[in-house]
Amino acid sequence: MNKQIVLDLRETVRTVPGWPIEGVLFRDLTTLMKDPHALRMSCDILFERYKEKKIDKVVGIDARGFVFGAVLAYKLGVGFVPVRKKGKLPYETLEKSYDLEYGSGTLEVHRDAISAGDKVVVVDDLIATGGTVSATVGLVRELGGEVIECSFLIELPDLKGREKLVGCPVFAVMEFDGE
Ligand SMILES: O=P(O)(O)OC[C@H]1O[C@H](OP(=O)(O)OP(=O)(O)O)[C@H](O)[C@@H]1O
Ligand SMILES: Nc1ncnc2[nH]cnc12
Repeated sequence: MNKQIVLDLRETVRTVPGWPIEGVLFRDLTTLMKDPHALRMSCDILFERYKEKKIDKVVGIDARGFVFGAVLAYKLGVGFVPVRKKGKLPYETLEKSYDLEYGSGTLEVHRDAISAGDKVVVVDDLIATGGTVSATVGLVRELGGEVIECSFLIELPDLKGREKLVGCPVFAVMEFDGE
C-alpha cells in the first residue's frame, strides 16, 4: 500500500522579495512544480474539485497557467485552450488589455477556441490584482463560454483580485499575505 504523503504545500512556494520590481513579494511556484509530491497534490486538488462539474474546456493563462491547466484538462478528459500574450497565436484572435501588479499587457484567444455554451474553468497559477484573469473571463464570455469558476494555486487577498470578478466564483488552493 502507498504511504500517504502529508505535505504543507505552502512550504514548497519560494518567496522572492523585490522581483520583478521593488516592493513586490514574488511567489515563485517553480519550487512547488519541481517537487513531485507537491505538483501531484496540487493537480489532484484541482481535479477533485472539477471532476463532477461537467466541464467542457479548461482555459489556461500564459504562461504559468499552462502547467496546471493542461494537467487538469488531461485528467478531466477535456480540451485545453491557451489564452496567450499578444502576438503568439497564429489564427484569428480576440484580444483584451489588462493591468497587473507589476505592469500591463494584452491577452489573446483564438476565436474558434470556445463554442457558445461551453462550460469553462479558467486556470492560472496566481491571482493578485485580478487584471489578468478578468481580461480572460471577458474573452471567454465574449465567445459565448460560461465560466464555471476561476481557479488558482495562490491568491494574494490583500490585492483584492476577486472583487474584479463579478458573478464569477473564485477558488484558490493557498493564500499568501503581503508580508
Ligand atoms: O492578478 P494579476 O495582478 O493580473 O496578476 C496575476 C498574473 O501575474 C502573473 O503572470 P505574468 O504576467 O507575470 O506572466 P507569466 O505567467 O508569463 O510569468 C501570474 O502568472 C498571473 O497570470
Ligand atoms: N506577487 C506575485 N508573485 C507571483 N506572481 C505574481 N503575479 C502578480 N503578482 C505576483
